[in-house]
Amino acid sequence: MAVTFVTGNAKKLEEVQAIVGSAMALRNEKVDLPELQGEPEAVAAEKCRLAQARIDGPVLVEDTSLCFNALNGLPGVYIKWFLEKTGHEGLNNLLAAYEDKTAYAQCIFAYSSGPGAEPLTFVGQTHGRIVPARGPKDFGWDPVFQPDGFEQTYAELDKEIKNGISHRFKALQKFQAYVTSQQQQQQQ
Ligand SMILES: O=c1nc[nH]c2c1ncn2[C@H]1C[C@H](O)[C@@H](COP(=O)(O)OP(=O)(O)OP(=O)(O)O)O1
Ligand SMILES: [Mg+2]
Repeated sequence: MAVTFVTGNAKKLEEVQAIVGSAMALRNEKVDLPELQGEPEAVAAEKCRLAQARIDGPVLVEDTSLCFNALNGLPGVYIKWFLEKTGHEGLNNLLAAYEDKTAYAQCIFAYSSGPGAEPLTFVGQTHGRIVPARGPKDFGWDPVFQPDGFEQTYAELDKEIKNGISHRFKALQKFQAYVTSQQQQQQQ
């Protein structure tokens, strides 16, 4: 049965489709779901419950954080609003008072197999640091995040490279491994 991936973000959808390819039947529902405050896994799980209330059948949602180590993980799940209000330069300025510019990108997929099922979460992290914006500005904070081991920002990297090392890729690998194990159990 197809899994409905609920997101209001076209760029996320593009990446999820590129990473998953034909390995999994995904359909998309474009809804910008309300998001709670709190710890990232709880935010993703609640987003999943809200999506499940609208959709019959298995649902998948995803919540992305950008976490600055000097700020003990903030802006974290609030990155969308920080980015919107302060821009790329503001994100750099937030760290001006600190030597430590390291950060990690975190993606949490939350999956529910149907109405009433408790959401399961799958976490992926990619570590790097915050730099002045470089590269195309068509996807969120990609221009200010430079992953460890690369001289380019996420925005400057080829899509295939980003999709092979990203927080989203790592979380989806865990989710896909779970789906495969469930399918194998059903066949036995
Ligand atoms: O790989 C990424 N590279 C750069 N920026 C990114 C990435 N992934 C999410 N983003 C941005 C979008 C939003 O400003 C915030 C996450 O917020 P988040 O609530 O998860 O996304 P959203 O509201 O755009 O879509 P959704 O409808 O799935 O909630 O970081
Ligand atoms: Mg959102």
